[in-house]
Amino acid sequence: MAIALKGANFLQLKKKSDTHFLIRFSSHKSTVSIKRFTPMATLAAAQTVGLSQTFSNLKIQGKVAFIPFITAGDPDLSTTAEALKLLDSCGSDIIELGVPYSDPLADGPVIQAAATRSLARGTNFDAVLSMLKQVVPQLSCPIALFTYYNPILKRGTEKFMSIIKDVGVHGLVVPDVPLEETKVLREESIKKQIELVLLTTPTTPTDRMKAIVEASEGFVYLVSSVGVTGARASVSVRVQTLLRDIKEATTKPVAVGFGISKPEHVKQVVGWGADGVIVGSAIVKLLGDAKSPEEGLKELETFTKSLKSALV
Ligand SMILES: O=P(O)(O)OC[C@@H](O)[C@@H](O)c1c[nH]c2ccccc12
Repeated sequence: MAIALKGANFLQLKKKSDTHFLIRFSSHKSTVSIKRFTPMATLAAAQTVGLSQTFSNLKIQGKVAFIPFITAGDPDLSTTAEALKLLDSCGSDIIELGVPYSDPLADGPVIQAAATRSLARGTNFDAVLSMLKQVVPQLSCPIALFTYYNPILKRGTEKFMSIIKDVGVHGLVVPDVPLEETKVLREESIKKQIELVLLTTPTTPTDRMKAIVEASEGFVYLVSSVGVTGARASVSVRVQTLLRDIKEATTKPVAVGFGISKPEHVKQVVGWGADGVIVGSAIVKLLGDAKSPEEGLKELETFTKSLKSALV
């Protein structure tokens, strides 16, 4: 039996046959998982579990998922690569990575500005994927790619899903695809075992919410408030009843996003029964406002740890 150390926290055991076992131990998550995989599968695919498995593992430990969002390429792709590794090492359970887009209609000023800066630097989809191909094998948490629908349509759904699967992406969130148009997207994502996360909002009618949670893979994204993304002074108390209604309709995990920007917001949403907490604009602002990438990464570490500490 051959034993090889694959990266900081993976051990690969190769039996005589072609069966490989990958033992992954993760210090900050104090978990060990053993994955059986064939050499043809990329190590990345064997290394990390997907979104729904992540939530199942957390549920067993009685923990809530911490899910940060950052915009790829802001301030630049090498800083994004470092930010992904830092967010992972600070205990993120899933990372949402936004592909910058010229018309981010669901985004508030902070993420819009980040996308504009990133595009102005020349960030494009291929460059984001090349970065991910390098970084994903070094991560212990799964990536959920965040993109508007147009870049998918431009490449063709089948090709898009293949491309993102090849770099080891586990999940996909497409905020502007209406439920009626998700059929093709869902078919292709299921074929490629990419978990397509759908979103429900405070104004989604109950029947439509039920259809959304039924179709959503990985987790259900509960948008906490109407409007666009952006840090808010407080999280709407309506989230409590929205969570209750959704949890009556499904056993799938529900993560809450929009406006969450302080440890007290995190505690509040956890207290209302969320399975995951998503923080985007507050993190994107911090990286975008920093005087240098190094400073931004330092502030990111401090801020992430303050939010993560609110989850215990
Ligand atoms: O930025 P906020 O308010 O913390 O919300 C999370 C949000 O950034 C992230 O999930 C996201 C980024 N772009 C989006 C567009 C639609 C819905 C959600 C998003």
